[in-house]
Amino acid sequence: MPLASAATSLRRSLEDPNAFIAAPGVYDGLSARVALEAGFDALYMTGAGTAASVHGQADLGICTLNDMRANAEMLANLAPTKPLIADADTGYGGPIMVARTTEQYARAGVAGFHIEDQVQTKRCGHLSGKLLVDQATFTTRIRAAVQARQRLESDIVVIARTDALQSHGYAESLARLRAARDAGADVGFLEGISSRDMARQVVRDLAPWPLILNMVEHGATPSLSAAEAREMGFRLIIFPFATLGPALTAMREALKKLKRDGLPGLDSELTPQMLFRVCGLDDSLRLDAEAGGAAFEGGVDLRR
Ligand SMILES: C[C@](O)(C(=O)O)[C@H](CC(=O)O)C(=O)O
Repeated sequence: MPLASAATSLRRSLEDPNAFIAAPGVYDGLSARVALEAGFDALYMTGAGTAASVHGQADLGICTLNDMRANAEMLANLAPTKPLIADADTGYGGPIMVARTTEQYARAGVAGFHIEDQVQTKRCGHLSGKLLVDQATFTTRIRAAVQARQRLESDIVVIARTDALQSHGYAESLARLRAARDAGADVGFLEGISSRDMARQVVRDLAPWPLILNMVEHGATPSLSAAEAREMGFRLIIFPFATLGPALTAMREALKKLKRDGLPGLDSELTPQMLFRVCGLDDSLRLDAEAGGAAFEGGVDLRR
């Protein structure tokens, strides 16, 4: 049962006070493959990256549950034993929709997901002008997710995110997180932590409840490494733009070169075979042969 085990192993890690999870943000199959190749044991599906890559749009609540579930399902199943933590934005509606989100994410193989207290017309947590639902509505969202999880007897981890810091301050954020914890959320997420002192404080104020740190560089939060976050007492850290950022920079550079020289001028090791190997080429060929297929008997490498 590999699909169940990613959620179970994430839940077990949270029960072990010495375990710490660092998950790079991924947004499509290739970025996830590269993150797995680099040896990460968990992945984070960024909603901002999903909006950017699936729709070419900004993180403004444009992705629907279907968009997010489809991307999450593909990502979670590339390496079904490695936990995928996925953005679930606001849960995409009232309690009924939050329950559907939870069920669909659990069945898709997602190990954990976060639900926040922004209004449906949400925006990235590191933009100004965020509008929030009231605390009771937020708690209802969390309760709907927890109850759906319990009905399914799933280990999927429910992460409660508050965006209240920007407009309502620290005390209100803490109250919202406490209410979410009391409603059964497994992990707390204070979005847009604005100082190192606050990062330490929130861990202390909510201990021993596990907290996740959202490390958006050049956003509202000072740059903290995985080691620093761990030392501060966070149990998980995500880096939403760890692959999207470098991909953007590299694509811009390569396309500038193509425009100038009329050729992308890729590194010589970037053959089609090499690119496909990152995406499981050898496993696919093995699978075909083991089933008795003959289509790839001669391999796919050109003899030069
Ligand atoms: C974590 C996040 O929800 C995401 O979509 O990756 C975003 C990241 C971002 O857009 O800066 C968020 O923090 O709201």
